[in-house]
Amino acid sequence: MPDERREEGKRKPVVVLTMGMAGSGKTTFVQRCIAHLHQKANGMKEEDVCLPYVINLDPAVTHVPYEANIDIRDTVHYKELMQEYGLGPNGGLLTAVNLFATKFDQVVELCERRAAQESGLERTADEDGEDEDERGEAINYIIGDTPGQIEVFTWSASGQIFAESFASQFPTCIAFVVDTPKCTEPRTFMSNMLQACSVLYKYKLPMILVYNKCDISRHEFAIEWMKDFENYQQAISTDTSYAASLSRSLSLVLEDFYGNMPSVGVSSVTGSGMDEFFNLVDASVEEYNENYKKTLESNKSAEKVGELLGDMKVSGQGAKPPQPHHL
Ligand SMILES: Nc1nc2c(ncn2[C@@H]2O[C@H](COP(=O)(O)OP(=O)(O)OP(=O)(O)O)[C@@H](O)[C@H]2O)c(=O)[nH]1
Repeated sequence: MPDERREEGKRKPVVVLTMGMAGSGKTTFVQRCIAHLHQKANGMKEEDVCLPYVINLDPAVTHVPYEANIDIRDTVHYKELMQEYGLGPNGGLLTAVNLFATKFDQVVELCERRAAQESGLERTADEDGEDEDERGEAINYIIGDTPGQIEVFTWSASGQIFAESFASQFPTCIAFVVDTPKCTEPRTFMSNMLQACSVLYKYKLPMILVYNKCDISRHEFAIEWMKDFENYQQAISTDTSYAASLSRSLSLVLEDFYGNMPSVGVSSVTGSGMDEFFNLVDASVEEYNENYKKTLESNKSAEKVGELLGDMKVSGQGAKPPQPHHL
């Protein structure tokens, strides 16, 4: 086991960005992920310990029930921004995340430095250049908690900057958190699927559907609806509203999208399903390497070719244009 953990210590940490509708339980889920990973690390030799690195990206949250390594609220103060620029709550939130996005390269740099660190005591130089011991653990996951307002994170340029900055350096996946008890209502289930689908198309990163609050409602019904649209259509058959008819049509169109999506039922309160969740996170690395990373690398080399061609044009600027031959 220790060897495996040591291997894990060497592995690049995986970024897990939680997204989902307001109140679906993102913050509680992040808190549970941290507790779960700390519990796993308990009893391990100091040099084998791997812990999560946690980032709060919600500037408006009043209470964060976990200790974040990086907290957006330490850098931008959204209430002050609202006062200073006469903004409403959403404007304040959006401005706060936009300002933070301008510093996000520093966040990724911090994560990279932390990821390069081995477990145990480190000899580091303090401000006076004196050697001192600093305790640090290797990190296995970087977990990001995001604001519930989709227009602030999911659909803003900043959300994309955060996700792409991480994904350019670390394997990254999205944990789309769903409120399972609310999804027992077929139309709410479809709204969540539509939402998840749009996030997937915008971010193009591996996604895991996390059916949360399974201590209240088990999620098997949702899996059945995902895998068999007839099952879903039966559940919604008594509803004759316009929204229900739209949901029926959507179930035909979207089945291909969500039918094969990795999903797991968890309870952020009891901790059930967490091992399965992290197995899916680890499995998502392969998809990240196969799809996202390959596209990223080919885009980078296309950019390089573009730059080279640009340089050739620039260096050719001083040359005389070919003169027409006069007979
Ligand atoms: N029973 C139960 N309640 C949960 C679970 N997860 C979260 N909750 C509750 O759901 C409510 C919302 O949870 P949050 O974690 O604040 O949700 P959120 O998605 O971060 O909320 P926003 O940031 O406002 O979008 C809280 O009352 C939680 O206690 C769960 O697994 N089971």
